[in-house]
Amino acid sequence: MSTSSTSEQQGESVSEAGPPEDAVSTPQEEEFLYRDTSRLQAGAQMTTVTMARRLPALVLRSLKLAWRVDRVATAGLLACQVGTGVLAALGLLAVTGTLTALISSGDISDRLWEAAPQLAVIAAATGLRALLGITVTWLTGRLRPFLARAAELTMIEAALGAELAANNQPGYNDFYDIADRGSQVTPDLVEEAQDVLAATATLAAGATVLAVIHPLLLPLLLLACLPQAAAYVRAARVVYLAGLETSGRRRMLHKLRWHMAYMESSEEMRACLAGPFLLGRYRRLAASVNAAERKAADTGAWMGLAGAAAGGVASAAVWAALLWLLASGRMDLAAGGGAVFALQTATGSVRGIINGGARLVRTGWYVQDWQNFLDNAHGQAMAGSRGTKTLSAAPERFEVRDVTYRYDGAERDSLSGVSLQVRRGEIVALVGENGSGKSTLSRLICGLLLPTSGEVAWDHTTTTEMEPWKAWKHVALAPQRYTYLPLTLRDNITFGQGDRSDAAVLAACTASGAADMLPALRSGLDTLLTSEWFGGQQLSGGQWQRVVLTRAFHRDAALLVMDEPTAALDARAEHHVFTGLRELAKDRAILLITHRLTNVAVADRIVVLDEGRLVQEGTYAQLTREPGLFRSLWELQQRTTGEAA
Ligand SMILES: Nc1ncnc2c1ncn2[C@@H]1O[C@H](COP(=O)(O)OP(=O)(O)OP(=O)(O)O)[C@@H](O)[C@H]1O
Repeated sequence: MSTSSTSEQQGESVSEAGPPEDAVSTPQEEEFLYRDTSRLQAGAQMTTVTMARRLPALVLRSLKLAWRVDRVATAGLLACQVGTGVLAALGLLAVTGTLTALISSGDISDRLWEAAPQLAVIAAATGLRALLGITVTWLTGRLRPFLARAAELTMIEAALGAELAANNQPGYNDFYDIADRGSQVTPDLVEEAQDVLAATATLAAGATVLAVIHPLLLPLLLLACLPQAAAYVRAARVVYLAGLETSGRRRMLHKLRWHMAYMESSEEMRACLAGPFLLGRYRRLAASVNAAERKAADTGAWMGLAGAAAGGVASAAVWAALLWLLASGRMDLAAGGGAVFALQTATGSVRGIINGGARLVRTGWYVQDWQNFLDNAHGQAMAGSRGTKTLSAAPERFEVRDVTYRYDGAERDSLSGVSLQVRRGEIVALVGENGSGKSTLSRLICGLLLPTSGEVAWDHTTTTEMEPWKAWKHVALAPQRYTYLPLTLRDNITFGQGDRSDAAVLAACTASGAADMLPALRSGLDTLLTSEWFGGQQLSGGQWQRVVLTRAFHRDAALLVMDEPTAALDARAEHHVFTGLRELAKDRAILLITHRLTNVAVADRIVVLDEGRLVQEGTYAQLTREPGLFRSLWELQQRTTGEAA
C-alpha cells in the first residue's frame, strides 16, 4: 500500500470504513427489542384530569423534600412568592385608583394630588417586587441543586433497599431511568407551583377589580384562556408519552455510547469490529428515536397553534364585550380605563396561571414517575418482605431446605427442591454445568434472594426472618461478576469496614496473593485503582481477582462464598489460594463454586447440580469413582488436559 493511500485510510472515519453487515436484526426489530409497552400503557392512563387531581399531593411531597433539604430557602421562597402576589395586587389596585382619579372630573392639580399616594404605592410595589424577584432567583439557585440531588438520593436509597429480585425484573432499569428524569425536574415542580401561587395572588386582585367594574368580565376572561391552556397541556402530554415510548431505546443508546467510548469494552470495539457494528446500530436506533420525538414536536406545535388561535378569538370576544359595555353606556369611561388596565393585568396573570399550570401538569407527569419508582421500590423493600431478627452470635450452620427458586418473568425454576448444609469448619464445593443453578443457590444461601418455596436458615433463623443488612455482616462473597471500583486499593478491599489498621488488610492480601503486587503499586494500599483518573493505576484481570478475594478474606465472616474465585489467576496464585483454604475454613463455612474439578478435591463435600436439581453429593474420592455427572465432567477435563484417568 502506498504512503498516500495509508494516510487516506488513517483519515477515514469508522463509518467510512463501512460497518460490517448487521445480519442480526432489521431496524424495525431493533426498535421493538427495546420497547417497554407496559410503561407506555401506564403513562397513557395518567390523563390530564387524573394528573390535575394528583398535583396537590405531588407538590406537597416535593415541598416536604425541599423543606427537609433547606428550610430557610423553602420558607423564604414561599414568602417571596406570596409577597410578590400581594405587591402585584396592591400595585394593580393603586393603578386602577390612579386612573379613576385622573379620569374623574375636576381640577387637574386636585386630581394629581388625589392620585399621588396611589402613585407612591405603585413605585414602592414595583421596587419591592423587583427586590423579591432577585431574592427568588438567589434562593432558587441555592435550593435547586440540593433538591435535585436529594430527589436522586431518595431513589438510590430506595433502589438499594429493594430486594435483589426487583433488579431482575424486566423493565426495572427503564423504570429507574424514567424516574431519574423525574427526580431531576423535582425543583421545577416546586418553582412552578410557586409561580402559579404568585400568579393566583395577582389574579385575585385583578379579579376583584374586574368584578367591581362588571361581573361579566372575569368569567369571560377565564373562558378566553381555557382553549390555550388545554392545548398546552395536550401538547405537553404528547411529548411526555413520546418520551415514555422511546425510553427503552434511549437507554440502549446510552449503553451503546458507553460501550463505544469507554475503556471496559474498548478492545472488542476495535479488534472484533464491534465498534463499527454498534455505530450502525446506534445510528438506526437514534434515527427511530429522533423520528418519534420529531413527530411529537410537530403534533405539539399544531396543538399549540390551534390553542393560540382559539385563545385569540376568545380574547377578541372579551375585548368586544368590553367595547359593547362602553358603547351601550353600561360602563362609564373612567371605569372603562380601569377595566382595560385590570383586564390587561388579569389576562397576564390568568395566562401565568394557565401556562404555569400546564407546565406544572407536565412536570407533574415526570415527577410522578419518580414517586412511582419510590413507591414501587418501597413496595419491594427488604424492610417489607423480611423480618427484623438479628443473630446474637455468628451462625454455625447454613442450611437450605427443599428450596425452589424462579426468577421474575422466567418460564421455569432455576432451582427445584434443593437441600444442602454447610457448617463452619467445612468446605462444600458446588459443581455443575453452565446454567445449572450454582450462583442462584449461592445467592439464596447468602440471603440475597429469598426462596420461592422452602427455606434457608442460618442456625435457627431463616433468611426471611432476619434483618438483611445486619445479617450480611456474617457473609463474605466473591461473586462471579465482580465490580471494578475506581477507589483506592484499601477502599476496594475494606469498603470502609473493619478496624483502620493495615495489619488485617495486609494479612488478607497475603492470603489472596495480592501482597505480591503491592511493591509495584505507586502508593501501596492508597493507590487509586483505575487509569481513568490522573495518578491512578490499572490492574490486570487476575490482579483484580486477587483484590476481590482479598475483599472476601478481609471480612472475616462466618460464611465465605466464592464463585469461580480463581478463573483469572495464574497457576501459582491459584495454588496459593487453594492451599490456604483449609486454614481459612477453620472458623468459616466455605461454599466454593468452580468448574476446575481437580480443585474441588480440597472440599469436604461436593454437591453436583444439574438443571436446578441436586443430583449427586459426596467426597472427591467417592464422586471420581462412582459413575455420574461429576465423573463424566471430570473425565472430560482430564482428557482435555492430557491426564486421562
Ligand atoms: N438474574 C437472572 N434473571 C433471570 N434468570 C436468571 C438470572 N440469573 C440466572 N438466571 C437463570 O437461572 C439459571 C441458573 O443460572 P445460574 O447463574 O445460577 O447458573 P450457574 O450454574 O451459576 O451457571 P454458570 O456455571 O454459567 O455460572 C439459568 O437458566 C439462568 O438463565
